[in-house]
Amino acid sequence: MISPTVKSIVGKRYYSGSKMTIAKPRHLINTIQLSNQEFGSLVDKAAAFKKQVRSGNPAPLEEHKKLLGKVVTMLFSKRSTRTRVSTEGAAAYFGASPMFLGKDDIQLGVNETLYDTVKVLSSMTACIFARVNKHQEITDLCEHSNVPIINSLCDRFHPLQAIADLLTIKEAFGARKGLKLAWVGDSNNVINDLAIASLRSGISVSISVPSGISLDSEVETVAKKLAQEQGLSFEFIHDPVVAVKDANIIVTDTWISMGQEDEKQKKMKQFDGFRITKELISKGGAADDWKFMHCLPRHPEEVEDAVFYSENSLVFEEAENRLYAAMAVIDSFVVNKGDLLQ
Ligand SMILES: NC(=O)OP(=O)(O)O
Repeated sequence: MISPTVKSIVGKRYYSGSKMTIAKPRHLINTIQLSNQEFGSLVDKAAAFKKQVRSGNPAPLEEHKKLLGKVVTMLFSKRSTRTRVSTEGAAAYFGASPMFLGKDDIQLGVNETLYDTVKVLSSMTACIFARVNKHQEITDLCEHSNVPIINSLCDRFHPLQAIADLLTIKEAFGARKGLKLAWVGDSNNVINDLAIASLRSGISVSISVPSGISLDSEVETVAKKLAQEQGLSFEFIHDPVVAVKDANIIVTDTWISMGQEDEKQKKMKQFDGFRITKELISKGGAADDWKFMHCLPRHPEEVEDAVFYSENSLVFEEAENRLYAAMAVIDSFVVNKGDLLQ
């Protein structure tokens, strides 16, 4: 047994005097906190995992032992298909046991505070993938957790989706320069990270949302700075036809995010003209080789079947790439303890 009076390092935990101190981990909050190089490294790592998994050859046994005997927690206060399944798959790859904690499974929010919950979870598990309502919940978790918090969607960001999306774009267009991404839809968590991730990857961005809707101010500031630094174009406008002009990648998402179901009637009117159709793409004058992306789940009001199920659609590759994004994130933030360039 280690004497509590002896200062000694045990993994990341060390004793100093009578109190045990734990080194603070690095968390994945959004793509703003990453450098261009770090973001690119996550995408490259996701691509390497995909190549390995798709090869059909077993990975070296060492890969499957990296988190053997550990638990990857999923603290989810909202529904999920892709994020849940990809995280469970990625945890299994590294030999960890995934533990899904939905909003009705634990004491959080009924009998127990977020602070007490994260203290307990982070004392027993290797990391916490957290899907929450407010961004503040992510920052609170990060402040009090002794293990990496992986933002698995909050009202402002969705970084795991952005990693999968940039992998999908890279697969479709290779290292081609001069690409333009057009977003036609709501101003939400998905485009916030996708805009930053695209600019970090050398892609110009045009965001089109109905008038009266604004862009997250921090995202707007960072996006403008990134565009200027790299000689890229970035615009936030209210005309979908203009946004689509010369676009190589056309992206949308639901108009009614989880929790906004009561606003459906109002939103349907507000988003008139924002449905992605072949007519809109042709009228706007998208690039000949345009591709369509959507993080899913999809609703028919935001995109017609003729686009969603077309040969130009990358939606199912994009969904599969969530698995490799989760693998890259676990490897970088948990196995390699936040050294993203390793
Ligand atoms: N795209 C996405 O996050 O899907 P889920 O909500 O199903 O996890």
